[in-house]
Amino acid sequence: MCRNMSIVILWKSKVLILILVLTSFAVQLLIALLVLRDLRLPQSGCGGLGYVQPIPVPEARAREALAGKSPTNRELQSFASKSLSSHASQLLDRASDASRPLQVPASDARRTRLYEDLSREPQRAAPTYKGSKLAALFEHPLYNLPGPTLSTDDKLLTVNMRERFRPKSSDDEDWVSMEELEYVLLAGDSPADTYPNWMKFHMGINRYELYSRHNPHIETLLQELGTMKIVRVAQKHGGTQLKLVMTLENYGKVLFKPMKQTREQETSGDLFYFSDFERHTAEIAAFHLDRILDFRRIPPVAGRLVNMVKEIREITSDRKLEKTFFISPAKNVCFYGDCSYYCSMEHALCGKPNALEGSMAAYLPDIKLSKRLTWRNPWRRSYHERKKAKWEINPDYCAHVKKTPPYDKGTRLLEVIDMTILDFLMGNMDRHHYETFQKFENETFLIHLDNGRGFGRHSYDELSILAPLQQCCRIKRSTYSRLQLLATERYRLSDVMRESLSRDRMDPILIEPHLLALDRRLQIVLKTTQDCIERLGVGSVVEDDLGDHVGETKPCQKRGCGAKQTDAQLAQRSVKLSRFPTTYLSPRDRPGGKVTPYLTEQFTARE
Ligand SMILES: Nc1ncnc2c1ncn2[C@@H]1O[C@H](COP(=O)(O)OP(=O)(O)OP(=O)(O)O)[C@@H](O)[C@H]1O
Ligand SMILES: [Mn+2]
Repeated sequence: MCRNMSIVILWKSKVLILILVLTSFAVQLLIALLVLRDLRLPQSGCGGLGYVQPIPVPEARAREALAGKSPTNRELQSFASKSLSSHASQLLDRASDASRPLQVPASDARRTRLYEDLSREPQRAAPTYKGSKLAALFEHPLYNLPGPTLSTDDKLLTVNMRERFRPKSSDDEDWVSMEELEYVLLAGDSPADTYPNWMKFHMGINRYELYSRHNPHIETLLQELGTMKIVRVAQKHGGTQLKLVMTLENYGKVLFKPMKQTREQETSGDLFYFSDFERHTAEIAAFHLDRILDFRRIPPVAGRLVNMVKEIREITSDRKLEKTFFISPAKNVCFYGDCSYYCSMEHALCGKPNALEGSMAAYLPDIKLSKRLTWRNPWRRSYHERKKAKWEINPDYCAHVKKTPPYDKGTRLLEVIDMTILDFLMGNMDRHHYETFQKFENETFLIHLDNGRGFGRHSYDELSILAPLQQCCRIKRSTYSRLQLLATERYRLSDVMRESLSRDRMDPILIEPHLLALDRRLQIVLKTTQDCIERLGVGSVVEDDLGDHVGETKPCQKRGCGAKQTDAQLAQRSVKLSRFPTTYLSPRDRPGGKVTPYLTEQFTARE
């Protein structure tokens, strides 16, 4: 009986084991089939789920990271602030964007961290290209158009090769030969090699540009602005806010604008443009933006951390300035200077404890050497909280401007439109005047000085800045083409700006929302231009300053001509740029030869 019982139990347990084995086998088979189905779905492209693209692994990881699933990102989250989360969501966008280079501003360690995590992912999609977007931009044919041949009349300064430099003191008069209005050179056998960089910059200024593309001296000059010993400091009078004129040890002069706001502070919408602070970062960023737009109409500007005691107070001979120095309750060195706005104890500029950040702008040649004309901007604002300017009331304002010298001839109106685009991109409403070099009369570019009120608001686009483009519906073809290029992924404006600014010692210069606002505003400029073209036709909107195509042999007389190979090269690089028929070219007025002021009181020579 007992034996029978044990045989039954043995059989029962054997059957149980068999059932268990079979069940586990069936479960495994089911799992395998499900996995197989998941893998096939995206390729099949059919069925409800089939249309949903799988999240690429890096992006999935980024999402996981944001959800705080990995230990690394929990660690990141513990630092998390609102701005980090917006950074992170931008990163998320970038992670799915295969064509972006892996460039990380060194200063943002947290961002770098997350980026490193993503870049370690083995299945990360390979970028469609490697290297620098900025370098690629500057190699593009649109940035390599042969320039005009320069005659003596096209150069701002003539240099007396025989004279030698004998610095007695660092006063302007000692390094400028007054009678001949020429530069006196540094001692040396081969003068060109011995010029300081600021002098090379001055000597390169011509009718068409402040400096040439690919000019190696500009990079060196920027380095010097950021590092070279400061030997002399004084206040710069004129203008509204405090700024200093500094002299470097190679006698180069610099306009220093001190930091007044942190990078994160966004200008309040309740503040009028004329009460806004000037931002040193805007001066730096404006130089980079102007160069990226290929205008080259802003003198080089670099960021610098200045020792307020050793590099300002101890070396200044300006007693008024020296007297305004004090030590704050927080034991920081402060000063407020002497000017018409914000020069008071309440608006003092304080260091940490004595280091003060600021922008260093290379000076233009002394006005004794090259006079400048200051012109009122026809689209200037009223600078009054209740008054409106004429252009705001009269919808036909541009027709009036077009009839008024110097806007009735040559390229002056188009130059104003270029300036408008620069200002709209950076949100600068403070362009009341612009300057030109007197020597070049009316046929020249506009110098874009004083950009400190740009980059104030990143969350708002001030459309009224675009009024000249909207009202006149005119743009240079070279400008329009470059704007289109900067709107493509390969040369995206925010990316090339980020990269260009990353070379500055004070990087990051602009916080991310300001960079992204550039892309948004660029779309608005393009849309405004396209609306004009739809309404009026390409021929009356786009001025073909790129010249004829193949076959042009005459020496260039005008800015930007000689661009024969452009369209062919553009096609080669498969960049979608609008092509314009060359037959619509309107006959352009040639320079009249004489300066024709807008209204006599509207320009004054800078003395
Ligand atoms: N890089 C430069 N080289 C030579 N002169 C310059 C330079 N930058 C500015 N200036 C001169 O200094 C003057 C004042 O500079 P800027 O306009 O930047 O100061 P500001 O205080 O903002 O003036 P405002 O209050 O009138 O706007 C300018 O009108 C210009 O003539
Ligand atoms: Mn100003």
